[in-house]
Amino acid sequence: MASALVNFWNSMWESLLSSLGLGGGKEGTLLLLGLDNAGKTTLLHRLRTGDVKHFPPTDRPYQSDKFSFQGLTFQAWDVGGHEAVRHIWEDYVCECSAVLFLVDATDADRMEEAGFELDALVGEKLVEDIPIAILFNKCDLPEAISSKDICQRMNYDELVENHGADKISAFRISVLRGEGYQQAFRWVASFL
Ligand SMILES: Nc1nc2c(ncn2[C@@H]2O[C@H](COP(=O)(O)OP(=O)(O)OP(=O)(O)O)[C@@H](O)[C@H]2O)c(=O)[nH]1
Ligand SMILES: [Mg+2]
Repeated sequence: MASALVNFWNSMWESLLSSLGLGGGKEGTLLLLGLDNAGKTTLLHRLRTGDVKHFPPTDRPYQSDKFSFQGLTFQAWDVGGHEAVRHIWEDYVCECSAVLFLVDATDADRMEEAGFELDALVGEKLVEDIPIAILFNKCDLPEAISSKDICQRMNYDELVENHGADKISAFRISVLRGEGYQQAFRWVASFL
């Protein structure tokens, strides 16, 4: 009797998730990109464990185990964002289902650089059919700047033009507070 009830609730949950475009056994591989200090490793750890902790800068590619988030199953690559390792980003794009490109929303001075690096990747056509969710992170901090301002600094309109408006979208998030990336995952899920 108890297991029938559990099965009933599980199937209700699954249908709710799939009505939202989530769940249904969908799987994907994520590639976390962005400049150093954007919050990639912190996000991946939060997605896998629900916790936030401090990490040293990522100096070699890391592939996570499979983990579930919002009824979806993912594996993720975190390859590091320091200038010295950015040249390897393109080696990791072909196998991924979506790119999560993190931007530090408080680091106005480096947004142009972030936009440049993403545009270089888009220009290579390696990510042609891959959805790119740009995550403006650290929006918990008062110095986080407006999305309009970030978009201007990153030259977002050109990214949209080059990659296609249907395959690129931006979200304001705070990994620290656990806010905003849920919408990004809903959007990514619609491509899986
Ligand atoms: N305030 C705030 N700080 C954050 C947030 N997310 C990450 N951080 C901090 O930003 C710093 C860099 O985070 P990491 O996850 O190591 O950044 P990364 O993108 O992996 O950096 P690299 O490995 O060098 O490419 C750390 O001090 C984090 O605690 C957030 O949402 N809010
Ligand atoms: Mg890192």
